[in-house]
Amino acid sequence: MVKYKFPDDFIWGVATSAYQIEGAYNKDGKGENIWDRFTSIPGNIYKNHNGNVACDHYHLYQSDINILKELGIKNYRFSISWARIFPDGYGKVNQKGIEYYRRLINALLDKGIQPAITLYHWDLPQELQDIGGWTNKKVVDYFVEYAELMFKEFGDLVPIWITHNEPWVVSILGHAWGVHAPGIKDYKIALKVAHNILLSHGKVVKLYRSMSLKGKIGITLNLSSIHSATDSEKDLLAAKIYDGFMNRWFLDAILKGSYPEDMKKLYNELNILPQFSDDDMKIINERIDFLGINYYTRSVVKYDENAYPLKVSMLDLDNPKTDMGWEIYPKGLYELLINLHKNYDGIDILITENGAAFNDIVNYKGKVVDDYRIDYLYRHLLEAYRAICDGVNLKGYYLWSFLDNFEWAEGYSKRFGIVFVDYNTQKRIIKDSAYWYSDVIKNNGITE
Ligand SMILES: OC[C@@H]1[C@@H](O)[C@H](O)[C@@H](O)c2[nH]c(CCc3ccccc3)c[n+]21
Repeated sequence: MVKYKFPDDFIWGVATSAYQIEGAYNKDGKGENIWDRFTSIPGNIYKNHNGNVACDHYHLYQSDINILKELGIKNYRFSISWARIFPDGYGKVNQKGIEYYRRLINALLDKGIQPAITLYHWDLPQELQDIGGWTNKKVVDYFVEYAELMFKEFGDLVPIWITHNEPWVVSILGHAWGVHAPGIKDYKIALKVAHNILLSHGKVVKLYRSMSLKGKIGITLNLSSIHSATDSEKDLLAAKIYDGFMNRWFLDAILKGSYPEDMKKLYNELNILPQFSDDDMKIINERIDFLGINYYTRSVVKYDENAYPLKVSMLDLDNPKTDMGWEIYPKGLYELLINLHKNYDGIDILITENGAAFNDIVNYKGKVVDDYRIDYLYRHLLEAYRAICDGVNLKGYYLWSFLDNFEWAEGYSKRFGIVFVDYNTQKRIIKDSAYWYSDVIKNNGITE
């Protein structure tokens, strides 16, 4: 008996990204990208792991799609590697790159699986980084050129398009904290990068509209429910600032056409506010069909005099955590969904990522009994269900991730997949969580 039944047309899917699973980093004309470069520099990545081979999905995509079919998964979110299409980032087109993605898309459609394509999941062509990357307005135009070719090639086959994956992570982890490619540590640069990424998003949405394509287009943001450590005035302000820093800066620009006043004032005082025009904000505010959200955990923050630049630091609570050290806090997903529904006019939402890394082992029977992951997924789906019951226009859920894969700075040490990957043999082992998720999809809901 299905206890928590989801709406009839609810989208159940899984998600991956190009650099994390494809491998073939220098095959068939692909150009170098900033993660090829970043991972080649010793010290950047756990045990200097890289995506040169990853899950070799570039060659194994057909057997991987057969697993999706076997599990009854009908929606698959993946990203296109820009440098496979434009090895230099613009100009010369690599036909072999286009042919790969056409084979991949047709193989999915042949199995009745709907593709959802992310145009940018962090892997900027290195040639573009060499001219300043996202700090350079020319890169904004090159992104539009890349998107236009993808819409021309695949626009009639692909029903869901996501311009960018997590501009906050690209901006902050890549350009303020320096722990992601290209490894820059400058808040002023980071906020300029965020602005240009948002500009490129708006221009691509406008382009998509002009091509009278039949699908839906949106953007994916990593969002978190922000809680203050105490009810003190300082901690409450710290929570408001961190909410502005991670969530409202992007949500307000995209959905309201202006950056939040409190954060503009703060960034101006800190001399890190980027330059922008009213025209820029109109472009960024181009109407989207859905908001993609990646939810993993909440953030509990406090005022911290010594924390540059926001005077906010995160608490490390002694609560259950995943292998990433992220607190397991399902209620944060409900809170986030309700807040988005209330504050952003009930916009349609897709959960484009939710999942957990745990230290999976293959047992003596060759199985992966990942009850922790099933528990994490169950609890978060229950909160998603509650949000739908309370009126949130939640249209779908893409589980992160289909396969264990290259987890950025953590390399292959963190396993998010519902399918285990033995990187020595490239063997796939379907984890118990995949069979559990297969049942959820079959029942369109949760049974217990
Ligand atoms: O860390 C798990 C996944 C990544 O593998 C995806 O590529 C990325 O879209 C994604 N975003 C988040 C939440 C934001 C975040 C990203 C990286 C590091 C810390 C937090 C978690 N994840």
